[in-house]
Amino acid sequence: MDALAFDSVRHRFGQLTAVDGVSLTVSRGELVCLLGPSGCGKTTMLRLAAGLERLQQGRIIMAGEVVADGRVDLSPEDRQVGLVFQDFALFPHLNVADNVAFGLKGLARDKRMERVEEALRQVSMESYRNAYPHTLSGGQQQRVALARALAPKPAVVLLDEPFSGLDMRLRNEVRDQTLHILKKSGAATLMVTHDPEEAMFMSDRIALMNQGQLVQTDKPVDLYYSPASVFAASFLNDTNQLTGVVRDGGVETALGKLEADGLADGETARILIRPEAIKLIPPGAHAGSGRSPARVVTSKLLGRSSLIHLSVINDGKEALHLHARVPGRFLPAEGETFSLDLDFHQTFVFSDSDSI
Ligand SMILES: Nc1ncnc2c1ncn2[C@@H]1O[C@H](COP(=O)(O)OP(=O)(O)OP(=O)(O)O)[C@@H](O)[C@H]1O
Repeated sequence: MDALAFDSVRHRFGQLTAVDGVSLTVSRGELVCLLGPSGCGKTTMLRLAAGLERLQQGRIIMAGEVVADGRVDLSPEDRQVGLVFQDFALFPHLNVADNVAFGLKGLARDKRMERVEEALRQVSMESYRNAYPHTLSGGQQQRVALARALAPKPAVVLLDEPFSGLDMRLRNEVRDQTLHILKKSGAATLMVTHDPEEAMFMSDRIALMNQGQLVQTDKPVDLYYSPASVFAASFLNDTNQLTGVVRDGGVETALGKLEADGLADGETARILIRPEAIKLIPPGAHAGSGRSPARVVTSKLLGRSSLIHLSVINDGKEALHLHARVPGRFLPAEGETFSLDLDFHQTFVFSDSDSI
């Protein structure tokens, strides 16, 4: 059974449709990220699930129970949800244990203390039970917020950009801990993020949103390698973008002819090539490929990879500027030439009319 289900949910703020007919499920133990650009409706989805926003249209179901539809609208306390906000929202006048105990009001004192200890153990914060939030680091505050969300053993955990208040180094560490804690808890998790890498790090599935609509819901690997649209391909990572006209089922580019399945002859194609799809072949190693050579404009080490700016030469003229990404340190000098090969698993051809 799905722990959380949105069924044809629509939500407007005045004239603006913030959520436009979204259906999405999250199963027990599954972590789904709502990913998308600023203003696409992610937080509204989360607030609707939490009961912080009154549902206007559609249905929300949790563990088989309708929590919101045209008739029912359970309050946040009556839904089995744990919430973690961007700013953690800890009570500054309560110590760690009392913050975690906050959502456990219905329980007897002994049981409540037991749950608090259990939740603090889950996030490895038991030795901080008497500390006040302002004495904790950002990462520790985040763990307390997570313990507070998990203490009532909710069926569903909702997180809204939970790492965005942390600096980058700490963010990576806290993300990792949070992932393992959530997976161990067995709760269904829906997390909002606008960061594709974070979504790929955390998710079992990613629900990609744009302009209030769910545009693709898939495992990270499928979303990355089989994006269904220009938007999906370009939101997940950088791309080189070119256009061409379809002829005989293919489109001729400075990098050779690419297949254009499903596109009609004469149609304009949008071609998206991930920088890591471009392979640089040294002169002589790929004799007779017939591909246009490319000249190195500049190379930059980015840490885990190198980015090479290339100018593709066609008919003796510099025709196209491309970025290639190569793992590790690879820094060819300006003016060196290579011929280019493409990894077709990371090269996507769409109709130009497909932009959402
Ligand atoms: N209470 C509100 N009143 C009016 N408009 C709102 C309200 N809340 C959100 N909106 C608008 O609804 C749209 C969706 O907002 P939402 O916060 O859900 O997007 P988001 O994807 O979470 O964006 P962000 O990442 O910037 O928070 C936006 O255009 C936003 O300005």
